Amino acid sequence: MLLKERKSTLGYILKIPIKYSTYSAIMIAILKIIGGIIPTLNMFAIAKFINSAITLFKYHSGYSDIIIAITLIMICTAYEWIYDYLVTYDETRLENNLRVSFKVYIINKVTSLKYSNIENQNTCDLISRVCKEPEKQCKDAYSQFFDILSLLITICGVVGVLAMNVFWSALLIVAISIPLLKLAINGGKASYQANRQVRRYIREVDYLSEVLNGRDAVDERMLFCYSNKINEKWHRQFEKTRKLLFKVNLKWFIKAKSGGIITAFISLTTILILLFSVRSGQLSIGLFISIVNSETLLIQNLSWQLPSYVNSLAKNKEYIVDLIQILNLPGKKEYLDEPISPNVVVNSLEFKDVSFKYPGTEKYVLKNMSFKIEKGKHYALVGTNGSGKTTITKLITGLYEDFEGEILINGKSIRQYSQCEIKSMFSIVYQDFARYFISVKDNIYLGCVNKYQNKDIESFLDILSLKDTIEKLPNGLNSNLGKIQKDGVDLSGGEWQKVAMARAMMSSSELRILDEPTAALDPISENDMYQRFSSMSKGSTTIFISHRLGSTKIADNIFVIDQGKIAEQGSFDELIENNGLFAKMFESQKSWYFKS
Ligand SMILES: Nc1ncnc2c1ncn2[C@@H]1O[C@H](COP(=O)(O)OP(=O)(O)OP(=O)(O)O)[C@@H](O)[C@H]1O
Repeated sequence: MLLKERKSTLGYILKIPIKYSTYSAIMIAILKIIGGIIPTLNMFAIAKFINSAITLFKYHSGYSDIIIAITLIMICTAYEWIYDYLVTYDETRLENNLRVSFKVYIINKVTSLKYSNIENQNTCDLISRVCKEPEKQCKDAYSQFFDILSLLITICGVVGVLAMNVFWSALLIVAISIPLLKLAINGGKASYQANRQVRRYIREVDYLSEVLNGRDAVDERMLFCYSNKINEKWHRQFEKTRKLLFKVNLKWFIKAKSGGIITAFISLTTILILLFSVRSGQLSIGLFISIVNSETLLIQNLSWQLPSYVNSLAKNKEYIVDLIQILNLPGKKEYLDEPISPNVVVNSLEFKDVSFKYPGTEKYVLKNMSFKIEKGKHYALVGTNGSGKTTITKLITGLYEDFEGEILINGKSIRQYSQCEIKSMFSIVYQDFARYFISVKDNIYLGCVNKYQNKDIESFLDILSLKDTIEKLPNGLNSNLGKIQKDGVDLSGGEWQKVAMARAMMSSSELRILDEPTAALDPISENDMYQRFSSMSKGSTTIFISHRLGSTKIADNIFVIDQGKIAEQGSFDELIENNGLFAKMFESQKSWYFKS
């Protein structure tokens, strides 16, 4: 159910609720439009009631006029009574319907954005703004639009009646309303912009709160006793945020209120002048009383309610502008799709003169890099921090497409494969792998979502020496991990890494990439783990990244990366014999492996 991308924000404000919750959206529109007509109808009914009551007492005329007037007043009052309930009911329905359909659409849209977009800071901010209760923001914008329409109908009705009796007064009120409206629109925009600016601070404030209260930093917090220092920083950021919002709101409040005072002054002068018309018999007492009531309503509407609605709508309109930006960002629906089955087997993978710099940066991370990987062999990528190893894995797995040169898979450009095909080729464990707070079993099974079968995971647990740990858990493989669930248990850093590796093993992809997932293990355990992993991966292709060079002995070929280039390549023995960069690096780590 794709929403066509349209330029007009107003179009979106109306279209989204009507598309996703037609009945309640139409009901809200009808209720509010009738709600706008009621005050004028009421004004006429009251005038008619007073005039017919005077005529009845003075001239003993018939009751028919007064009965019609009373019936009309009763209808108007009854409508006002039920109005709030009906509108609240339909608004709640609208919000719920938007939550189950439109919110899902937005989440899917965000999930299908290109990886390079998600990594970008500005897009991250945009996503965080747009994903904050989209159902509420869209419902509010729609509702406020009809609140304004309803109020305008009321104002037009009252101003129309005034114009029929005291034309110049109506003209004056309209003239003062225009700058008031403009003021409200500018106020709305300014407060949304302020909110936008503030969101960045809020994120920082939230992060600092997490450092102060969260579980992750608890050990260091106790040890370094930095709470006061962070608290001061948190307070400064919080104050900055509060002051900015207060300033914008105060400015708007003063302007709106001063505009309101002028309107009130004009309306009161009108009432005084109308007294002369009553005296000369030009205006009936009934109409005069009713106009006074309506002028009071008008003052309230024009001086406060209308600017306040317009202000809120302008804020929500800015939200819709953000929403349109997200909808216009490039994405692929297939990012959401599962890997194709059967998997595409990677017989060869080749980098040909590949150069790459991250979007929005100028420095090349990889420069004219060429290497070839063949099916069934084990490869290691080694190099100093920041030399470009993880970047290579991101290009291999199709996360970035804006590289120069060629990446060929089975002789065909990676750009010619669909995302579902690419996903089926690789399984990967990153150094900052995810920890899912679900059961151990589900954590592992996530590695093969397209074949969610009862694959025997016991053998993987054995290879990863995870069996004992799992057996000790209260519900074995079904134990919940993390602290979200009541019975959740936590694992050590190394145990989490093993679970992430088991997930990669579950995948039926034959090319496995391990980007330093073993950093929490000691060098000897890491070495053992890779030995077991490689024997279990016989016939499959593996690429692993490690700073512990002893572990690279299992690799058929080692690529030494330096400053975005392949500085050396060969087997462990060949590289040691060469006595180059690799040999020097290994020399400094040799003592770690005495035991082996
Ligand atoms: N998203 C990004 N945007 C901009 N620059 C990035 C991004 N990710 C990484 N870099 C930069 O690219 C360079 C290579 O990073 P990469 O993560 O590939 O190095 P690495 O060899 O894996 O490092 P390490 O051994 O520390 O994990 C670094 O200078 C890093 O700052």
